[in-house]
Amino acid sequence: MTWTEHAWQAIAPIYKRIIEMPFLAELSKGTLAQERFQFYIMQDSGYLEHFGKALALLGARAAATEDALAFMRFAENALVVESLLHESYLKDFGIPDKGTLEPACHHYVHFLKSTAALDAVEIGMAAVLPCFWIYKAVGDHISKSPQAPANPYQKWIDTYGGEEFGIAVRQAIAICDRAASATTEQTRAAMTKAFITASRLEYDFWDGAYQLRMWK
Ligand SMILES: Cc1ncc(CN)c(N)n1
Repeated sequence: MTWTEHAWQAIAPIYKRIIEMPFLAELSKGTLAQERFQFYIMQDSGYLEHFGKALALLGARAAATEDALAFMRFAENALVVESLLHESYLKDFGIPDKGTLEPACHHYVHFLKSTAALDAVEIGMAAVLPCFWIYKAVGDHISKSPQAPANPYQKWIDTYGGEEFGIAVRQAIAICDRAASATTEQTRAAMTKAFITASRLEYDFWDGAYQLRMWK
């Protein structure tokens, strides 16, 4: 079994809870309250900025040039392509600005940045993998569900269920598997732990948006 197969098995219960979340079930049907999507997009715009920087840092720390280039492309994609898409959502949904990072987003980006900066590079790569893989799995899951007519969230569904995103996801999976097979048992265990933590934080991010959770 590859490391990524093992890691996905480890998060199977978390992933099951993710696809059952009301945020995603309602987004899929197009019935999600606009206020909740607005909150999510504002937070996600802030998230992408930090996520992009964590990816760039991992690119700089990667040992193989090929992996460094892949992470730099991932960073550019998060900071330019995904961010532009979010800019368009901000406009479409009448959101004036990104606002501040609320607790779920704040926790997630700081986990990613500190792991990317301070832990072994393989662990940092494992920490960012759910950001790719879970979004792809969720996008595919929703794309295969019965399509709601004129779903206001269709653009979001198409982005993450799309083939272009799928290519990046497969690359990120392959890099992590290569890194895992070249490292020690101890680092592999830490990679799995980081992968699980990031998956929990993905859950929390959608939950925080559904609950409109803000600093007290
Ligand atoms: C919180 C979060 N995680 C992952 C992704 C997909 N890059 C995202 N846009 N937002």
